Formats: sequence, structure tokens, C-alpha cells
Amino acid sequence: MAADLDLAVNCGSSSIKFALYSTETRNVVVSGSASNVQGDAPASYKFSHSAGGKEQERTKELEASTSYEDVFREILKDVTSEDILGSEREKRIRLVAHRIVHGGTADAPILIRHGDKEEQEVLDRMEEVSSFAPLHNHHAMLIVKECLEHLPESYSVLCFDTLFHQTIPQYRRQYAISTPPHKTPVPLVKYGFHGLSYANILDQMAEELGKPKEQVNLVVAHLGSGGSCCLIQNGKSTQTTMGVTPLEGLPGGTRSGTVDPSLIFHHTPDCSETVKWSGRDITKGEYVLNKESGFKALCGTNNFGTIISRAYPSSSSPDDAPSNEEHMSSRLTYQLYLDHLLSFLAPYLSSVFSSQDNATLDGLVFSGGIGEKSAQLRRDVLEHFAWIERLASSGGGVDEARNEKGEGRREITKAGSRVRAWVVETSEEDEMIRMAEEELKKQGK
Ligand SMILES: Nc1ncnc2c1ncn2[C@@H]1O[C@H](COP(=O)(O)OP(=O)(O)O)[C@@H](O)[C@H]1O
Ligand SMILES: CC(=O)OP(=O)(O)O
Ligand SMILES: [Mg+2]
Repeated sequence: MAADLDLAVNCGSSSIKFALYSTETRNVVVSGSASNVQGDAPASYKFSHSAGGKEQERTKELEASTSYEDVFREILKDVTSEDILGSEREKRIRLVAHRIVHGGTADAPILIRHGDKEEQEVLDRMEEVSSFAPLHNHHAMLIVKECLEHLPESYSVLCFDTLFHQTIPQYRRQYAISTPPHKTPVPLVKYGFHGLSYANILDQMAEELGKPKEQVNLVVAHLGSGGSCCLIQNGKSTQTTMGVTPLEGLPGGTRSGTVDPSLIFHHTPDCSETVKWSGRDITKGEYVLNKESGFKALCGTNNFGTIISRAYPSSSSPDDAPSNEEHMSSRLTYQLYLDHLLSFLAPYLSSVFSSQDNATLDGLVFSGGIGEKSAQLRRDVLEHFAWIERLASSGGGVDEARNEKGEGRREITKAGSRVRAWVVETSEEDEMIRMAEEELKKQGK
């Protein structure tokens, strides 16, 4: 049997999402995710696959100390087992599309296969970039190596989050800081991340609106363990909140987001010292800002669902009532997050409305784990922009029923709204497979 499946592997900071696609139909054959990877609780994964016309689900809880690459090894073994892929097992995999958060200066995806003469050079180049996405790149590259070695017949395609943001103008990429005296692995400018997600959301919204991508204007909030916002004008990224690394912008589960840069020298005066994290050295400053900050530092948990339920406890379940301390710290975390989010969304919306060539806002999109699941956050954001509807006497604003109850991709504002808002379930995996297949074709493989 010829290789008839493509695998997408999305290494997030706390999750590994994966999907196997049929090369012929692009239908998803297996899809799943691991959560709590490298977290405090033991990692677990689940996936579903169709067998004999029926959807079947498997789940597995792993030991607390399981490393990132061991979580992936378990998943690969399970997903390619004989009862799922038949006797050909992993030989059926034609290519693996990998999400690599930081691509450095790469301006296209990179396609490699075990034994290619460029293999080591690509791995070395990517390792150099690793410290610019400390929660992501190193782990993702370990998984690339694992796939190169254990799936030697398959191509690996590195799909970079940074590619989508190459259209951001130079004056927004540049930081107002002197050039360092030493050579850095990549120029110290804004790169931006979550690009695979933004590209997928743009595709979905163009389809939803029945418009060519080149005419679509969106303000997108991708809110997961790490969150960012993106301004998309005429189908191109023109601004985003993350920077030279994924630390800038919004706070996340364990990330500080933007803080006064001087803060770290007072908080952790020895910040250039290194600490071991996940088998490698990172500076203490980066460790504090990436792993000991964010929601976790503010209120003790990095789960935004828990934060909302503690900040706004329901009177119908008094048994689950949070302690006063949990309630107060969660409320503060929620208010801080909402405030930071609004401080990025407001200027993005105003950029669209004040544009000289195309001032139509097609949508304010909520996506990522938090954006897709938190109706309250979406409502609070939209209520902040209700003055636009009042000024225009549009009668628009949030549609409570669709915001609270709906499923999947949907508009959550009333007819006539000037700020039309949508929930879009992003699929970085779909975008990676599209990108990887295009690259394979381009290279005539
Ligand atoms: N019911 C919920 N309400 C709000 N946020 C939630 C809920 N369930 C999960 N989340 C948040 O979604 C995040 C995961 O989002 P996701 O986009 O999958 O993350 P990743 O950054 O790992 O790709 C979790 O860290 C959690 O904070
Ligand atoms: C770039 C980034 O923060 O990715 P994720 O949200 O998947 O961790
Ligand atoms: Mg993610």
C-alpha cells in the first residue's frame, strides 16, 4: 500500500495536538491531544478514530514526570498501532507536518527527510533559534528528530508560526534599542506567533463571508495558554502582540506578557544566571517570566476555566465555593486579563475603522481554548465596545443566546452590529497540512 496518510503534530506550550489526514480526501482519520504536558499534574492524552464506521475514543494518563518527547513517543506508538492503522502501521505516513513556533528568518516551510544532506544543518540552525521560543522550539525539534529517526520514509515539514507575520511593516517590527555588540542568532525584531492559527481563521472567515481573502479585515484574539491578538487587513497580518519571543503582549498561563522591562532586574537581580529547565539551560530571568508568572503567579492556577468559576462562583453550587483568597485572586486575574486584552483590541479596531483604503471590519474573532470556551470574557469585551453600537444607533451588540449556547464557528453579535464578532474553532493542524502538502508539491515530491 502506498503511504496514504499525513500526520500533523502541534507542539504547544502545555499541549500536543495531533491529527492524521487521508492524503486523498484530506478527511481526518485520527485526531487528539495531550494536555498538561510539562505541567504540575500528570499529562494525559485522548484521541478518536473511526473504526468500522464508528467513532472510537482512547484515553491514557501518563506518569507525572513523563518528559515532552516521551509523551509524544507514547502517542505515536498508540496512534500507529496495528489495530488502528493495520499491518502497514507507520509505513502509511507520507509526511509529518510539524508546528514550529519560531522560524527565525525562514521565509518558507522547510522540508527534510532522514539522510538528506541538509538534515544536520537544518537541525543546528533550528537549535540556535530555540532560546527565542523557550517553551516551544526545543521540544518541537526533539519531536522532529524523533520522527526523522522513527519514520525514515516520511518527509518532515517544518511549518512556522512566524511566516504569517512577514507582512508586518518594518516600523512595527523594530524595537527602539541599540544594536547589541555581539552577534545574535536572529535579528532582535518582532516576529509574532500563532501564525498558523491566524492563517486558518482567515481561511475560515473568508469562506464564511463569501469574500476573497485579500479583502478581509479581521481583529483576532487567539487566547490559549499563551495568547496573542492579530490585526489582519486586506488578508495580511499588519500587527500582532507577541514579539521577538512569545512573551510579549498578553499574560498567559505561566507567562508575564508585557511588563516594564526593568522589573526583572529588581525582581531577580541575578537574572542572567542560568537554570536547568526540561534538560537544558535557560536564563533565570526567562524562567521567571515564562514559567513562574502569568495566571499561575496571580492566583495559583493556570486554568482560565477555574479562574472564571472562582472569580464569579455560581450560587447554585455552594459546595464548590472557592475560599475568599481564591475568589479575590481569581477576580483580580480576570480583571487584569480583560484589561490587557482590551488595551490591544481597541487600537486594532480603530486601525480598521480609520483605514483609508478599506475601513470595513469583517469580524472580531475569538479563538483558542479561552476564546472558544469563555462566553463571559467575550461578553465583557463586546460590552466594552457597545459605545460604537450606541453612537451608530445600530441596534447591534452581543447576541446572548448565540454567545452562551452555540456550538462551533458562529457569529455572536446581533444583525446590524458595527463590531460583528465570531467564535472560530481554529485548526492549526489543517493549516499545517495545507502548507506541508503545498511544499511537497512545489518540490515535486
Ligand atoms: N471552560 C473553559 N473556560 C475558559 N478557559 C478554558 C476552559 N477550559 C480550558 N480553558 C483554557 O484553555 C487553555 C488551553 O487552550 P489551548 O488553545 O488549547 O492551549 P495551548 O496554548 O496549549 O494550545 C487552558 O490553559 C485553559 O486556561
Ligand atoms: C506561541 C504560543 O504561545 O503557542 P501556544 O499558545 O500553543 O503555547
Ligand atoms: Mg496553542
